[in-house]
Amino acid sequence: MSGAPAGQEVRKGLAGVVVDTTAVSEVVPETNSLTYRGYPVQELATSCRTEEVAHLLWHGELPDAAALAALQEAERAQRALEPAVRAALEALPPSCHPMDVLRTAVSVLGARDPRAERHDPDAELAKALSLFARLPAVLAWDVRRRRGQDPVEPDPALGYAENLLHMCFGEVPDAGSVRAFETSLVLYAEHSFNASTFAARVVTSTLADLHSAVTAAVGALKGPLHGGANEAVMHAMLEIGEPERAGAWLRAELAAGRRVMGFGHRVYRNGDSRVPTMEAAFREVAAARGGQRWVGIYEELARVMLEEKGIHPNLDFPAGPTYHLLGFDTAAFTPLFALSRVAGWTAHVVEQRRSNALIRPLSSYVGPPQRSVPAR
Ligand SMILES: CC(=O)SCCNC(=O)CCNC(=O)[C@H](O)C(C)(C)COP(=O)(O)OP(=O)(O)OC[C@H]1O[C@@H](n2cnc3c(N)ncnc32)[C@H](O)[C@@H]1OP(=O)(O)O
Ligand SMILES: O=C([O-])CC(=O)C(=O)O
Repeated sequence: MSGAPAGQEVRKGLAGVVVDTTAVSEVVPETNSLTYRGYPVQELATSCRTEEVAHLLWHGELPDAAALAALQEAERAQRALEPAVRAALEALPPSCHPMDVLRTAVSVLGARDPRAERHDPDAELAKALSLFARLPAVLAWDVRRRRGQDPVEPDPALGYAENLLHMCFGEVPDAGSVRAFETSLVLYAEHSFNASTFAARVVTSTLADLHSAVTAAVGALKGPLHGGANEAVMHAMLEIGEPERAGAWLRAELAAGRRVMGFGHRVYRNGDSRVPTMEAAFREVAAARGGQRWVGIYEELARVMLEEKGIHPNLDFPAGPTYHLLGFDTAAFTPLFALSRVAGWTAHVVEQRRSNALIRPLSSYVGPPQRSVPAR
């Protein structure tokens, strides 16, 4: 037996299907709102650090001073790249995608974690914090390896976002740049049952371990219809080069039947709730760093896409050029998304585990009817 009863509707891509409840975040397309545990993401993005938002997603509440201090102490103590993990990553060819490096690192960290098979909430949250703390050093090591630079040790005096920038670039940029970067991390942290989170929940639903769930989530995020779009946006902008070329480029893409990365969304139809906040951060970074060319391309693409297709940008559209202006190589953009989304993914792993049901939908069989194997 393989399938749904005859005549039952197939919902391709599970579009419009409600598969479970969640208390982690809510997306309301009608009012264009996104809340994490009840708090509007715009407010979190302007007033919270990445660590505070991670605590909120994991524990349901923003941390008080003591809880934040405890989280920061634990996070800062686990930042260093362990030699055994580094050795495993060094075996990967430098030509592989940085998301492959991240995916491998999560897998290796899981294989080495003595709590890997402990599934109680305390152990799950400790593993979540451990991944959140350790993955920035993985990305920074890879960013610098590709540039032929030596790794930079983490600095325990710095917050999560500042330390990530410090490990990638060897210095912490100006406060405006750090704030814009932190805004992107907060906006990227969580988004209900998106494809990568759903992948993590599917793996968790089989009672597999948290690292396996996050490894699957990293794989799902890599694709350009999901997190890979922030990288693809920058490839397009670099190809376009000048604002005057943007309109013609976009019309040619549409005429060729190609999707324009950074536009459209499965849930939002009238624009992504996170775009205005990220766009403001992008404009500030562009003004401070001489990036008006990218703003011009951004505005022209958004204008023509709305005119031609009535489709709005998603978060990846302003995040891509912001990361470029901050100095990141394009291939590092999706890993940055992943580092932040680790908090959301793992909050969902804990939630799935607390009230589990194996996720196993039906299919409608359309292959050949039953037949006998011919004599051989
Ligand atoms: C943070 C994130 O992960 S946000 C998503 C990032 N992904 C991207 O930016 C990739 C580009 N966007 C897309 O491919 C889509 O908008 C998706 C995958 C995000 C959502 O797609 P779906 O909900 O499945 O919408 P669907 O694919 O049915 O599109 C509806 C229509 O809009 C069109 N459309 C949607 N997005 C785009 C786009 N970016 N460029 C061109 N056309 C588009 C489709 O071609 C389709 O047109 P049709 O009805 O004439 O065939
Ligand atoms: O919700 C989605 O489908 C994709 C998305 O915006 C995200 O994961 O942030």
